[in-house]
Amino acid sequence: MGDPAGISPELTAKLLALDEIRAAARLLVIGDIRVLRAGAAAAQVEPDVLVVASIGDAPAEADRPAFIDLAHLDPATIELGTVSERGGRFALTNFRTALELAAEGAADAVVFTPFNKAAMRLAHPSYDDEIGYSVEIVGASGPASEFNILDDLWNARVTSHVPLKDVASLLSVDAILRGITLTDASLRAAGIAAPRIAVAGLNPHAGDGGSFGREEIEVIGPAVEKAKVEGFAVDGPFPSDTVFVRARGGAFDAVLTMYHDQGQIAMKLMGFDRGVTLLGGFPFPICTPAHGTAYDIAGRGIANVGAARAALLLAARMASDRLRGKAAAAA
Ligand SMILES: NC(=O)C1=CN([C@@H]2O[C@H](COP(=O)(O)OP(=O)(O)OC[C@H]3O[C@@H](n4cnc5c(N)ncnc54)[C@H](O)[C@@H]3O)[C@@H](O)[C@H]2O)C=CC1
Ligand SMILES: NCC(=O)COP(=O)(O)O
Repeated sequence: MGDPAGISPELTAKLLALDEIRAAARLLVIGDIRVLRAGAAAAQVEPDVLVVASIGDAPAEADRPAFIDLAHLDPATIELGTVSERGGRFALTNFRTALELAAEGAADAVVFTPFNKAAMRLAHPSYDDEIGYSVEIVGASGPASEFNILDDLWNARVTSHVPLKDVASLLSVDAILRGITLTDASLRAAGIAAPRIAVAGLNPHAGDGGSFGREEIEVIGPAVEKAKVEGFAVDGPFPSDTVFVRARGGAFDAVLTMYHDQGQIAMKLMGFDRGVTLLGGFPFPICTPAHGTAYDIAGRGIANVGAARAALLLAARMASDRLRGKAAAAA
């Protein structure tokens, strides 16, 4: 369960009430049962869960989701729509527990309903984002990054949660090559056999031959050429205001953008109610809806569950594929 002051409690309750979600995986939900009940009341659903105190008490085969009740937050102490250290601590504890369960093999994937980064930072001052925290808890053998996924189209980024004024200085041939490599590997892990990747420019019209900036000529273009030599099916840099039009038409499986909103605006306009964020580069999938905590509508029961549904289904599919792959390799 994510941030208790936003729409996470009602989204968790709505998800657990969906037959399709209960059938997709053996669900272990981590939170406080009182917070789930408050979310269920707001959403006007009645999720049927088996409440247990720890994973050891969850039966291996169960006809309903197990709810691991950490009993660590009374929802009456939370003001909806307000950032708090208490709310951040609740979400952080749930997330850390889920990551640790997955790291020790007791879970195959992690899904979280939205976190509020300001609340997370109050609870854990070194918290920048979910990627940094997951690396802190689980470690990662190579680069880790966020992907936004809408149906069959992926968006990866070279820079993510950084100030816009820093983006140009953070771009390098190596950073872009790392982004291409991780995008290719993550798409393959998700079952796309031969990923086609488009790389966006940074500047208007991809610099227009150097008229509006030289990053395309000096950094992005050379990185794309190097990636081609290494065997990746990659092209660009393309003007970022039209690359998603081509990608939406099926020309590419993924677009690598230079910064967060360059991709997110396009992806969210195309399908706000289905967008998923995947944290790639970890030994197991970590998924969340692409939208956030929506403090402005918290507790009203009107939050759309579509993106949370898509996040859980993607995590379940990726975990199943991975388990099947492991079984096949062992046979
Ligand atoms: N999955 C996650 O953990 C994510 C967390 N965040 C965090 O969420 C916080 C708030 O971020 P914002 O930029 O304000 O974006 P936001 O997505 O929370 O809200 C933007 C607008 O979209 C609406 N909205 C969002 N989700 C909705 C849903 N399911 N149904 C109907 N309307 C919905 C909101 O009401 C608001 O008007 C920040 O701390 C951010 O870091 C942002 C994106 C993803
Ligand atoms: N909590 C995940 C998250 O913030 C992802 O949001 P975004 O950076 O993909 O917008």
